[in-house]
Amino acid sequence: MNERSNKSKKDYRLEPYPKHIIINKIQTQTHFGIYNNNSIASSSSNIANNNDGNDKVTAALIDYTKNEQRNTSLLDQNNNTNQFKKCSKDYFTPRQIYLWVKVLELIVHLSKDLNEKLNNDFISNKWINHRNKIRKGLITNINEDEKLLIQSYISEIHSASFKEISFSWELIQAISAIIFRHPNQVYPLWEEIKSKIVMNLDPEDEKKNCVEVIINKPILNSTMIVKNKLDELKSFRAVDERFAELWDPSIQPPKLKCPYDIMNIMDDDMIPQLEFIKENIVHPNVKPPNLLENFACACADNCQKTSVCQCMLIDDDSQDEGFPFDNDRLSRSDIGAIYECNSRCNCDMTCPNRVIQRSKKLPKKFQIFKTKEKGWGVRSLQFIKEGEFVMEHVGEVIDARIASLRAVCYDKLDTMSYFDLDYDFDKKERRKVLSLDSNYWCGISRFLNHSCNANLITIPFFVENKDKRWQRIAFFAQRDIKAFSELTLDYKIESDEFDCYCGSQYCRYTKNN
Ligand SMILES: C[S@@+](CC[C@H](N)C(=O)[O-])C[C@H]1O[C@@H](n2cnc3c(N)ncnc32)[C@H](O)[C@@H]1O
Repeated sequence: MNERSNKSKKDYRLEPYPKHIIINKIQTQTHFGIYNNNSIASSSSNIANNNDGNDKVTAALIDYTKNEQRNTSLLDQNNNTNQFKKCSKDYFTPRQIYLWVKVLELIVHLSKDLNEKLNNDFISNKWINHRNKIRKGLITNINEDEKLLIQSYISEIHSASFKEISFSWELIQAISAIIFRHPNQVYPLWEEIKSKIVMNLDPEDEKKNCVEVIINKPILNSTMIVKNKLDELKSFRAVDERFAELWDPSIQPPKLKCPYDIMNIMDDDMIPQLEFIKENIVHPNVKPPNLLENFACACADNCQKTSVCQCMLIDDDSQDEGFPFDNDRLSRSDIGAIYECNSRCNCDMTCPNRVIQRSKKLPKKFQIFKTKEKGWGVRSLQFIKEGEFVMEHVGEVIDARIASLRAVCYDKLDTMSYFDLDYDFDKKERRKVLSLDSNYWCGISRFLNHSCNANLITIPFFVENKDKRWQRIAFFAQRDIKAFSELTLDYKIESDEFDCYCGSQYCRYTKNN
């Protein structure tokens, strides 16, 4: 293995995602094929609740399969009614966090000064302590300090250059995120403050005021800018409606379907509200790659000569050793990256250099299950042979700027699931690196736990472009994986602080347990 691939492999990891925040009792999905305590108990009386041992799990799975035809859904339908109301202030669902983070992005987009202030407050001990007090239930009502803080934000926005956004919903929603409260608690305060402020909020007048404010500013003294600003404002009003669910308990978040089996014989927890995707989605502010710069092969023989195919001869040190696949399976583990043939190549889908693309069309059967000590995990419901492609890690593609902005929020809420796409990047190029944010938009890989003896390896890959910023992430089987085994990655966490429950005899962190 050369130095470069060694280094980049070391950097690959899923950021730790503390279980106490993601495991909550809120469930809005209507799942097909959910296993839970009750359903398992009713179908299999001999299964103990507190054991993740393979035998019992296998028995449960067999029982479930027998019952599958009889039950279309094992989830009690009543669980789906007005989930938002059940939301406890101690838990922030991934969907809420996602919406707040979006709101924060909007605010930052509108005001650089406010961005700095928000960042400062987020990282101040004062607010961390404050958040902890709220979580522990030591603060139940909004206090005077909080009122002052909110007022100071509002006056700050007043003096900012774009006065027309002074009283946006986004601001108030962001404030609720800042103080780590459920937005429902902040809403009455906002109403109270709004009633005391002398400002005409009539939409028509507001529009007129906006125009005046902008025209008076020398820096914005062009009709074009005024027009753009007003257009922007219009789109932010539309955003208000999208975020209304943060405020109004009568507004239901969309019913999200989890496309995977779920099994929980440990407790009553439901999986968090997430939106499952199959392909990466790209943040609107991130410029997509230039596909025209891509290159393709002109092989006439469907790429049978792997030593000739242009796609397989990409300049990557680790590929010196030749084509990385044998019978659609990885032939070695020291691969830097995989460059598959693409839509501009001469070959078809049977080409030997389209392993990931072919495998993605025939996804394997997985299950999200509750482990004893690691929160949720993923198991394979089928045997997987060494070297087979297992899954792609997908999420929302964000750039370094958005990642650091969101990190402020995720960090303080103790929730973080980023995967840096930094294969082949030097430290000094760090700012160019994109990340996959799978805190909300995600695939099942978001639930992969760490093991010091992991059965999956991570390999970056490219299909429609060879732009290293736009690398994608594939997980392959490192060895044969028996059906019903948990799928695991090595997070390569360098800190000694990690409380690892991988249970492996090779555990590097056992001293913590
Ligand atoms: C990417 S998430 C994996 C899914 C997670 N278990 C869940 O319930 O959402 C990573 C988090 O899972 C937990 N975790 C993963 N592997 C673990 C391990 N070997 N020991 C203890 N906790 C682990 C940690 O809380 C970590 O922050």
